[in-house]
Amino acid sequence: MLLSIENVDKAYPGGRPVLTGVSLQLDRGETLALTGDSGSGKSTLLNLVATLDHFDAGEITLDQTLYSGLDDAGRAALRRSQVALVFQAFNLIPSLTVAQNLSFHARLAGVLDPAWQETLAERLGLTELLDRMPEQVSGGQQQRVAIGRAMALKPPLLLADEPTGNLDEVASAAVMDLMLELVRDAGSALLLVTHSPAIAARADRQVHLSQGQIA
Ligand SMILES: Nc1ncnc2c1ncn2[C@@H]1O[C@H](COP(=O)(O)OP(=O)(O)OP(=O)(O)O)[C@@H](O)[C@H]1O
Repeated sequence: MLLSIENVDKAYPGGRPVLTGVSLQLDRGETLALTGDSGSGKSTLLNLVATLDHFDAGEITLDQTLYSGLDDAGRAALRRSQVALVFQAFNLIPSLTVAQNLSFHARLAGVLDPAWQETLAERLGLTELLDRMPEQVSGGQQQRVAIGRAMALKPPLLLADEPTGNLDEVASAAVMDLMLELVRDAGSALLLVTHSPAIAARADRQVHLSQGQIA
């Protein structure tokens, strides 16, 4: 097993519980879609797995690393080497070219693999766009850069929060195809938050969150 979420509770300061007793397991290479109504806690759960926020009770374990035992440096190290993130907002660095954005995280993590980088650019249809700035490419292309940047790390776990939420139907389908293909080829596991039943159906497994609990 790659990821284990055991009985996790989370409330934001001063607020009602957002997650209550959430448990979820993910195998290596498995793709899982997390669905649920707006406000059900999907992004909160993803952020906890990404070590971007703290949980109140329970435990999360990724590849035998217990989150409760990590300090800030440990959390940062985990984000560099174990998980990669793709968000609804593409979050590219506007002052860097497409090529520089693609390699940015892998370079920081010290795992830049030029051959894999080239393969990613080709597979994502970005070869002709490498010298452009993010503002000079379409939304779908920007999200493909963000996916390439994440997959450049060959992460054991890719976390994607509504990755096609800002795209039209055609661009959305193309981006999702590419993401699933790359994830499967790289042997990464995927935890995908989506509102779309059609997109969720493409994952190996679906889990539904309802008012902070697995339904
Ligand atoms: N930083 C925060 N501080 C306080 N409350 C928050 C914070 N982030 C989220 N919440 C609340 O936690 C609940 C769950 O939010 P979350 O974003 O996890 O839901 P979601 O299922 O991802 O929703 P959506 O599909 O609309 O993105 C909501 O009631 C939200 O208002």
